[in-house]
Amino acid sequence: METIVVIDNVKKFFNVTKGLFKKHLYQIRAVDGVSFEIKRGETFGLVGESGSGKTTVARLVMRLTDPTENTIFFKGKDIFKAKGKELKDIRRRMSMVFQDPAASLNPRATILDSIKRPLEIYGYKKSEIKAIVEDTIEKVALGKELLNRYPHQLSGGQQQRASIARALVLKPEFMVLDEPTSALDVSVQAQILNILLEIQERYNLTYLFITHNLSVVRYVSDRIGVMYLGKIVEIAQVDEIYSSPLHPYTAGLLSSAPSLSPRGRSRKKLLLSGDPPSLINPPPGCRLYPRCPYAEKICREEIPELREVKTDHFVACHRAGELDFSGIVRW
Ligand SMILES: Nc1ncnc2c1ncn2[C@@H]1O[C@H](COP(=O)(O)OP(=O)(O)OP(=O)(O)O)[C@@H](O)[C@H]1O
Repeated sequence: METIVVIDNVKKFFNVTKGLFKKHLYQIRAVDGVSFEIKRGETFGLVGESGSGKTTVARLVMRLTDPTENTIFFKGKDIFKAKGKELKDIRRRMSMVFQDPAASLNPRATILDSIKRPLEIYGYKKSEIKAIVEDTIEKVALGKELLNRYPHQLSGGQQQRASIARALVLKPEFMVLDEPTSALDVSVQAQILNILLEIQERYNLTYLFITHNLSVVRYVSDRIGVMYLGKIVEIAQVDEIYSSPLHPYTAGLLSSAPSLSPRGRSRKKLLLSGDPPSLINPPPGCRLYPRCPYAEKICREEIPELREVKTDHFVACHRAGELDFSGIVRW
């Protein structure tokens, strides 16, 4: 399968400054050497706790912010070097759906105006715009009668369908979905996820799906990357991650999530002690070291590289392969 996105050791640090003269206070290492690839037609789920750097990765992939070091390729092209026509072409092939649909739709524009705006920017004719909009709202199950309303007149689910329609009108190849269902009622979440899966199949879309919700990411993803404090600690196929996690952080995350099955509830839990350390002065060596019950001397001293421990299963842990998490809660 063709690789469509390559994230190559990307780093993004934020400098926090103070006062008129912008005195440098400290640096936040929000994304600290993240690498992964996304193949055409797949859904790559990026999961991690709040503050692990997921949204910053999404913004980098969409070129909404520049990296501090290294780069990202879209269909072989360096997105941060692209200019003019090449950049415009890349931009129309990618789109993003945000967590909060109300904030991402213009409150002063009707739903129709918001959905057709990208088509106007790209110079489509009026007659073409009408046909594309009609076709797109049908795909996302958004009633025609809603087109002349304003965002505040729609429910959260309707607003998110409008945002998806807007993200879809230019027929992108790749979409970044940043917590697209987290702001919605549980009853509406499944509808939105199913719409996303339907349009993915119809248009052979590739997704980067970002969430902290372990059930959602399992439902939609083909492969999953687990982020912890600005780094990816584990990447594998979805079933592999849930049945045989190899990183203590992933095992802890799965174990701490509430389980619906009695079998899951009765299992042993893996508890990571304490809170995540700060991104300002991350610990040397493995970032999980201060919380990890399996840590050894090497974990304190050397940063573990992401390495292929089993076929297509990558783990950044010095002890990966030695540790067995088969007794812990899984769903
Ligand atoms: N513009 C910014 N300036 C300073 N720090 C920032 C900026 N954007 C993000 N950060 C910091 O970078 C870290 C990673 O943030 P990010 O939003 O990427 O995490 P996240 O995993 O998406 O979390 P959440 O789910 O809460 O959005 C956080 O510590 C955050 O405070």
